[in-house]
Amino acid sequence: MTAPEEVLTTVGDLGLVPVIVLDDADDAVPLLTTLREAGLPIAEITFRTPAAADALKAVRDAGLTEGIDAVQLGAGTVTTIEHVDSAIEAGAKFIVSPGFSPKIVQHCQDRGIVVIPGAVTATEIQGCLEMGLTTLKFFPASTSGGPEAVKAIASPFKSVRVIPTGGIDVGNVAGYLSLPNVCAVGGSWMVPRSAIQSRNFSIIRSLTQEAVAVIRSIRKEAKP
Ligand SMILES: O=C(O)C(=O)C[C@H](O)[C@H](O)COP(=O)(O)O
Repeated sequence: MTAPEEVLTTVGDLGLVPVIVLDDADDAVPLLTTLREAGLPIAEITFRTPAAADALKAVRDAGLTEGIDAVQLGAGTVTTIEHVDSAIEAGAKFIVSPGFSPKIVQHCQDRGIVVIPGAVTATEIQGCLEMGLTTLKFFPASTSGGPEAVKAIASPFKSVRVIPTGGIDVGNVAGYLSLPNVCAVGGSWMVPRSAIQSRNFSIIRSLTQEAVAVIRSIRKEAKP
């Protein structure tokens, strides 16, 4: 059993959450094995496709979520209560929503699963704080003001840590990750849908290794 705080610790330690769209649930195990081998044992499998629940189950049933090198398994694009229940039943340990729905947050809290809702405005952030949440997804990051906007929310919301997502890639990740109120970033650049569809796991491996190396070097530079 994964303790809720363990999920957020892993997210913060890794600094990157890959946002995954799977058209075929059979691709989940080779994909997450590749991510783990490339140094990124975490995944947000999105409910953008009907394959999501089967993909989560396949990963759990393959044992990838157990042991010393366990993958932290999450569900993304969760926009309904049914998604939450289906994700939990399939083995997800955290839930990510593109926006803030008090109904979904409450349901996740009732069910004891970590929830990371999307929030960009001061009003949305306050709503999340009122529900006891301090780790939020800042989505869509690039079109909501980018690093400048993330910086601007730091002063009024001292306890909040965000995971900017949307429009982030290896070229602009440093602008986000070097901010003190950013605990990690999310993105799909290392898991392109087309590469998954063509089962080109070697390109995914190199993109992921590159992303992991970039994040480590940003973190190293940020340390005094
Ligand atoms: O599906 C969701 O729940 C979302 O919130 C959207 C995704 O996180 C972003 O679309 C990823 O952004 P890109 O890295 O620009 O592809």
